[in-house]
Amino acid sequence: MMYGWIGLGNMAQAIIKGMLAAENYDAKTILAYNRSQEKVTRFEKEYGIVGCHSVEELLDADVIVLGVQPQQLEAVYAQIAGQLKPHQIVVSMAAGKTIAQLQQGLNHQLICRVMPNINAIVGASTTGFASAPELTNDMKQAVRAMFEAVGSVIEIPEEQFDVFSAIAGASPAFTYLYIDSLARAAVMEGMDKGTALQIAASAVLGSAEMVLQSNEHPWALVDQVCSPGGTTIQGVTSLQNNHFASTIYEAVQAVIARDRVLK
Ligand SMILES: NC(=O)C1=CN([C@@H]2O[C@H](COP(=O)(O)OP(=O)(O)OC[C@H]3O[C@@H](n4cnc5c(N)ncnc54)[C@H](OP(=O)(O)O)[C@@H]3O)[C@@H](O)[C@H]2O)C=CC1
Ligand SMILES: O=C(O)[C@@H]1CCC=N1
Repeated sequence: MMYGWIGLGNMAQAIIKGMLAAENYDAKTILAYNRSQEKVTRFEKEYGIVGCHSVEELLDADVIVLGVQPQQLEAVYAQIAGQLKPHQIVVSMAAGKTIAQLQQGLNHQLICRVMPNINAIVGASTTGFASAPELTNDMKQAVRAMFEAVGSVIEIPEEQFDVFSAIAGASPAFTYLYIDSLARAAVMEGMDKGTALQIAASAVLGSAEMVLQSNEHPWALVDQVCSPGGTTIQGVTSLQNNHFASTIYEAVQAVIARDRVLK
């Protein structure tokens, strides 16, 4: 199977790197084109993939992945619409853009929509997946496998893509901020930043494992940490008084609102 990439940005790089690290993919089956040619040359050198100097050079690929920004999709439609063969699968990572819009823009039926996240760089993306009903199970599996190379894949109804995009696509940025805030608070108390970041990130990783593995409600876990008359309850109460939960709800709503604008 041949895989063509249009747009070699942060996400494309993470996923191509992951595909190659998984050792299920031969670099010579990955064809890559980018608007600015420096990236094509860099990808050729770093990953041994096949660089393309025009989009036409990858139009025979079985799977074509669009790694451009949502606002850049119209230009890609103009470049490839009308040149796709009926059996080719087109995968879009673009926030907001629906399968129906992609089908219309490309005049093509076999469309998948994915929402990975930047943790793909370390093989830990949580990727949302939806596909047009015309795709066979084998076609869906071929696309899922690319993203399974960089983490887990969850098939979700397309109507939930905006919510998924907020709590899985964008939320790594929120979590990085949370980790950094913990670390900075430790710096205020005299700990060095590097040590504080290691500690905070490791505690967040362990807490995520607890939520995933314990089968307990997060609030039950909170109660297990809060000793009676102890220290943690003071911090939890401070967070509640400072609208921690509603601040997160508003951030998620803001992402969803922008996703809907990008449609
Ligand atoms: N970043 C993230 O965490 C996530 C991003 N996404 C989605 O993934 C997509 C890519 O995001 P990201 O990698 O961050 O974006 P980047 O801006 O890093 O990459 C976009 C790339 O597309 C190239 N490009 C633009 N127009 C064209 C064109 N017409 N033909 C060929 N190449 C083109 C750009 O080239 P040039 O070098 O010339 O600018 C650039 O390299 C977006 O749609 C985003 O919504 C999804 C989940 C997470
Ligand atoms: O900020 C964005 O639009 C993209 C989509 C999800 C994460 N990054």
